[in-house]
Amino acid sequence: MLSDTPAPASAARPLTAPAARGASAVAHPNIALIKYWGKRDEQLMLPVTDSLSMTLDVFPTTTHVRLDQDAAEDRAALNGEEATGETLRRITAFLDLVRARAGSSVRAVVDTRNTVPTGAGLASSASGFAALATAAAAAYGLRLDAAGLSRLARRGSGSASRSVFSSFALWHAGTGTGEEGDTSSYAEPVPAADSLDAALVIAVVNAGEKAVSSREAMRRTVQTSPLYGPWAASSRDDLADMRSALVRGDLKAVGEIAERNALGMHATMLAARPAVRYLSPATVTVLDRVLKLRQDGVLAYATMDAGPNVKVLCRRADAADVADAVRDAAGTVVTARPGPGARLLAEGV
Ligand SMILES: Nc1ncnc2c1ncn2[C@@H]1O[C@H](COP(=O)(O)OP(=O)(O)OP(=O)(O)O)[C@@H](O)[C@H]1O
Ligand SMILES: C[C@@](O)(CCOP(=O)(O)OP(=O)(O)O)CC(=O)O
Repeated sequence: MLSDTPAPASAARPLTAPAARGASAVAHPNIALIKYWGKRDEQLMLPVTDSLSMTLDVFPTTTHVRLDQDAAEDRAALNGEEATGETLRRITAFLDLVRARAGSSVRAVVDTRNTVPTGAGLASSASGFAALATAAAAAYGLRLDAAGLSRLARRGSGSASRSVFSSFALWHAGTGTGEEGDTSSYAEPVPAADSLDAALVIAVVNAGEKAVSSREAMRRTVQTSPLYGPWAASSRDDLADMRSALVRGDLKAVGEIAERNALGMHATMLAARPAVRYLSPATVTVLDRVLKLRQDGVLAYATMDAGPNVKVLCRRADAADVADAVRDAAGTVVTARPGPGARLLAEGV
């Protein structure tokens, strides 16, 4: 089982354990309050900026990895359907990394189930690769502390590095290149005052799969958007302000910083060539409702990822009112609270 506290490194302990026949794990999506948008190394999955998120207590992904000594290729099913194309390629590339570290050539059968809509800007790749990293590491007998698991999950999807941890997590961009970059880029828990008592009201305006993946959109933004550099620079200040607002339990400041950071990220992609636009008319309707809530004295702030869906940060005590205010603009409204980190469910099965 994983805890938020990294296990102490033990020189005497071997790096690998005997491979289990299989393992299953669960992980939850996380929503960034300071966004990750842009890589400085695509192969090692090193980001340009630090990011900070809240892991949710809703929408778990459950993943089972079974080693198959007789198989010539990896196979995977996502939500009961055989994975193909880019999804299978990402899973296989990830398993290749795990195998290389474990010194194994055995293929695997992966069964993964999301309860969050897949590829809709609701962090399915975060819960998906955090669960896969946890299950695959156990199945192949890799012994990893929490930071090591976060580094591994990062290689599947950057945002997955943060879903290893409960509640609020900071993913360090890291420094340098090669091994130094790889080692220095991982997530860890960050403190937040209990008095913050935050909730995220998730307005699902469209659960459909996006046309442009986060990976492609951020690549295009870094390469072509004149606004990218200024946003990345301001994001560094946002992060410092966010950390101190969390510790103070200052929900107003947390919300203001999160909202400006997210709107800035969307501005960078609107200025990309060609532009990437995830926000839809329904998104804007929800943003108007959030503004109205604030005018009425409710602390409510919006953040959006690579999709049209809006997550409204508010106090837990106000969550029901916030949900009521956005319900008619969204198909589904789900209220989330800070949730658990990734964890192993079973080993050897
Ligand atoms: N459970 C899973 N296991 C493995 N891969 C997954 C899983 N869920 C999603 N993915 C992969 O992640 C892709 C979606 O990633 P993408 O980052 O574009 O969207 P998202 O994570 O839903 O949204 P966002 O990045 O904005 O939060 C899917 O098309 C699929 O390839
Ligand atoms: C907008 C975001 O949700 C982008 C997440 O991007 P991904 O982590 O899905 O991208 P890859 O690393 O290429 O897999 C912001 C965030 O979660 O910080």
